[in-house]
Amino acid sequence: MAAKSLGFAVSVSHLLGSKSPPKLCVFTISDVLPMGLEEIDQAKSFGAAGTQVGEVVFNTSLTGYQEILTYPSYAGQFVLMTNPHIGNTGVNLDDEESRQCFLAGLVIRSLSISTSSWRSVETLGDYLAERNIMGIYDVDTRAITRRLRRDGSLIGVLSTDNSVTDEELLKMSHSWDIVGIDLISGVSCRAVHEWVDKTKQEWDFSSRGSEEIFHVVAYDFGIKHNILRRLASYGCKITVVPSTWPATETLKMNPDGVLFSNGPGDPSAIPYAIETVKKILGKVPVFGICMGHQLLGQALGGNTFKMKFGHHGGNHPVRNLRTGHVEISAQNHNYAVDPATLPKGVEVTHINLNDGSCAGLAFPAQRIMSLQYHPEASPGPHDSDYAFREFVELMEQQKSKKPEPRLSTVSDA
Ligand SMILES: NC(=O)CC[C@H](N)C(=O)O
Repeated sequence: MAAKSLGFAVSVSHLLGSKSPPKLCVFTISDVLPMGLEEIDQAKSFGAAGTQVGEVVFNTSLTGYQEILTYPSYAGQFVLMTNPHIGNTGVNLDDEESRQCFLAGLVIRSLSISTSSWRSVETLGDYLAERNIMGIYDVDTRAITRRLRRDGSLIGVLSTDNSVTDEELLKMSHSWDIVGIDLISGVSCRAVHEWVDKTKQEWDFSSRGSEEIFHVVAYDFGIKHNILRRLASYGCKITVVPSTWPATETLKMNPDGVLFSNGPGDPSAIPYAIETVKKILGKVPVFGICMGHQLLGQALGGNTFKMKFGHHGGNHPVRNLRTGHVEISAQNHNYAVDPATLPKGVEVTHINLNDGSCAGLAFPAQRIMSLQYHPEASPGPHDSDYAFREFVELMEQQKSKKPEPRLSTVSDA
């Protein structure tokens, strides 16, 4: 079959703060006929100027754009918000999920002309410009979403640079891919550190009190701060380690449990992390979230695969197969674990009700649990927050089995 390509060429009519308007934005996908040119012809740039390439994903969250912008798993991706009205609550000091924005850019329909929130300290446009993140607005996001749903994930190029030609942008899009690339090394912390912040009291519905009872080593593949806060609120002393931290060093710390975090990109592109997970499995209770869940699936001998357009949003229904309850979950992933490839004894605990895909796993014999979605970010009064309590229970069970440390006696001398 002949290779096909599509370009969305867009004249950008205004770039805020720039005298000469930039010429071009291009979205390309590896498929069929040009469409939608006139629909995004009037797109305007905000935030930073420049040229960026990345995978385009649509996010169906109604709000939470600041958490999305600082969610490291979006590295290498343009996030297109399906909610048409973005920017209306500005940006505040509390909703950051990591130290910076890692995404390729933001694509929206309508940029709010005013900000209305008592927490807001600046506008979305200023925030993005300071962090060197590009955005476009007045885009027909609905048309692009329909296209993504029909044809599957696409690569986009966005540019405010007049000197770059359409052909160059198109070439750029064809020479870039998210598959097989280690994006985690770009977002993980560089050094081991302790995490102490808990969820603020006014937001907390179900913490365990202030005592630190468990020591958890958290692998940072692009971890969100609210995962760490929830663990701390459940009584965990947390040591955050970089993605390449050796399993032997982790086991030497004698933790009560290990968390494998969320993170960007293709789980098969980081074999070193899969090896680390393999060495830790079965030795201490473990909890995987998103990328962590996918790495666990692979370490257990299963396969992951790339979905057509993934799940990105704060409103994904998941059924907890153990209780029968439906949870409304926050998700962001393009890859999924294929449960048919997992060994006997591994239980699928949750399924995504939109497409039946695996949303949670457990291997009780080895005290392993994992979720494809974010328990710390479920909408409503902590719908999925019980997952942290279950992890703590796994650690409690293990701890009660651990022999008490032997007190030294005279005969040891
Ligand atoms: N949220 C995440 O950790 C994302 C997991 C993985 N990078 C994916 O896209 O499937």
